[in-house]
Amino acid sequence: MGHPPIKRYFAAEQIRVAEEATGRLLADGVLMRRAASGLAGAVAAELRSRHGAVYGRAVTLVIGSGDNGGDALFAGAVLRRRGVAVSAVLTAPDRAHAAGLAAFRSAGGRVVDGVPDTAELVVDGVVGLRGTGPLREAAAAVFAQVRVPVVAVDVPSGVDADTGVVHDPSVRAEITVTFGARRIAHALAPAACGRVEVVDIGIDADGARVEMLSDRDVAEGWPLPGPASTKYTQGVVGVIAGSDRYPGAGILCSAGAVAATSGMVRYVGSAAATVVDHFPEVVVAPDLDGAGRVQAWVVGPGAGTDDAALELLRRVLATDVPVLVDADGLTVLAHHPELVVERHHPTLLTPHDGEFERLAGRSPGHDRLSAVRGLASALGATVLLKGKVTLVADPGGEVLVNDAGNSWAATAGAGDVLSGIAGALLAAGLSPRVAGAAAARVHALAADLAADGAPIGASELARAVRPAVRSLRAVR
Ligand SMILES: NC(=O)C1=CN([C@@H]2O[C@H](COP(=O)(O)OP(=O)(O)OC[C@H]3O[C@@H](n4cnc5c(N)ncnc54)[C@H](O)[C@@H]3O)[C@@H](O)[C@H]2O)[C@@H](O)CC1
Ligand SMILES: Nc1ncnc2c1ncn2[C@@H]1O[C@H](COP(=O)(O)OP(=O)(O)O)[C@@H](O)[C@H]1O
Ligand SMILES: [K+]
Repeated sequence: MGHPPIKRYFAAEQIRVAEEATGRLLADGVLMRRAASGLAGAVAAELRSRHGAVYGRAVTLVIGSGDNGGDALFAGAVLRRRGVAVSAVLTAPDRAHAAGLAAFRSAGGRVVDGVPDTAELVVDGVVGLRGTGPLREAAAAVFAQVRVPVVAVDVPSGVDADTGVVHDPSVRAEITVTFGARRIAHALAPAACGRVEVVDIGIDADGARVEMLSDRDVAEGWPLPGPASTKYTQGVVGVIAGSDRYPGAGILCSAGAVAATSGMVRYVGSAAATVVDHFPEVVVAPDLDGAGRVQAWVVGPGAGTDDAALELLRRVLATDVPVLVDADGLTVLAHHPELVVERHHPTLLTPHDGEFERLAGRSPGHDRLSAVRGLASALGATVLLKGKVTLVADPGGEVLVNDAGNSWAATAGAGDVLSGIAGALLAAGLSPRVAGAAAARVHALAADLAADGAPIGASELARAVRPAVRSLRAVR
């Protein structure tokens, strides 16, 4: 059996093109009937899993003015015929989908003024692909009263399909049922979307530029030693991190690099003695001249922002191996963007929001996808924007997304570990985008394993990198 391929996320326009390519299926409403039938199936499955039955349960639809509401109304008709008590609140009564409303009514569906207390599940059919801005007043007033799980049709209303911006107010769904292919919001706004189910309606969307690696993709791409491997063939990563003032950054960054792959880690900097104390396998040098060859550099964590740091950054970026710049390195770079703009070798920048602002001159704001793409394009480098949802954008606009799924990594020094992991992957030959996304996945999993329900420090996170890789490799 094949494994689920890389997940692809499409813009509303790409979905529209795919729908239109079906010609009559769209015009005759076949696509909508398929969507509605899949939606009804998902709602029924949810009722069964929560209440042990479909027949006799109670569902309320909240309906807006477009086809999103049409999907919900046709689904309501199907559910009604399966013995569900279905009611509908029309937030724009004059503009509700006419055919859907007729089908709903003739199946015995009731139009009501508000969500009844008896409702066990609410279906959000307010707005879908064409939604803009927050939930408008009528729908917002309805959802303010909802205390039961919500199944969103296509996207939770108030969440922008193409950017994943979660407006206030907006719907927070337990499940989002979508049609034909995933929308970008499903990757960027996981908390609002809940579990995403894709119903096959017979369309073929094409040209996704936002993707997410599956666990299997990460495991299969992870560099492992083979019979012909030596420490060199697997990639030597050079770490320039830490200082007398911040020796910890050198240790944590090295820890990530040592744990991630089995090649070799070189360390350059004034924390050399401390780093060797922690990791005898790291080969250290006090300066770049004595460092030896590497297949990738990580530069920046705790490395300072003075003239010497600038000079070091300049020399590293002048090499032809992949370079990851993080933390202090990014602060220095913010004053000398030409160092990356004029570089023509793989480069990965890993800012958090503050560093992003220094580099871009503005904070990432709510539309993080556009922000990270803009910076990657402006600098001609791959940019990994950190957060619970990490975005890794290439200059051309292709983006890999990673949802950490937990927030235990929000702790000092966790970023140093991330850059060590990603640097080791760069040295092993992964592209900056894949190295960044795969590192983010393992990092988030390591945080979860290390935490096991209680807060952690970055050292524990680093110690869990191996168990994280192991557990991904166990995925079948
Ligand atoms: N065209 C088709 O045959 C298919 C369409 N599908 C459904 O159709 C949806 C798209 O339908 P539409 O193009 O009619 O657009 P929507 O239903 O997304 O939006 C309709 C109207 O909602 C209003 N609106 C926008 N933002 C709003 C907000 N924040 N609060 C309240 N109202 C707002 C706008 O005036 C807009 O015209 C998809 O999301 C999907 O659910 C599916 O049935 C698959 C097939
Ligand atoms: N709320 C969060 N949920 C999940 N992961 C987070 C969260 N906040 C930060 N992270 C992750 O933790 C790491 C923090 O890195 P960074 O901000 O550079 O910290 P430091 O500089 O202290 O090492 C990044 O990998 C980031 O993606
Ligand atoms: K919706």
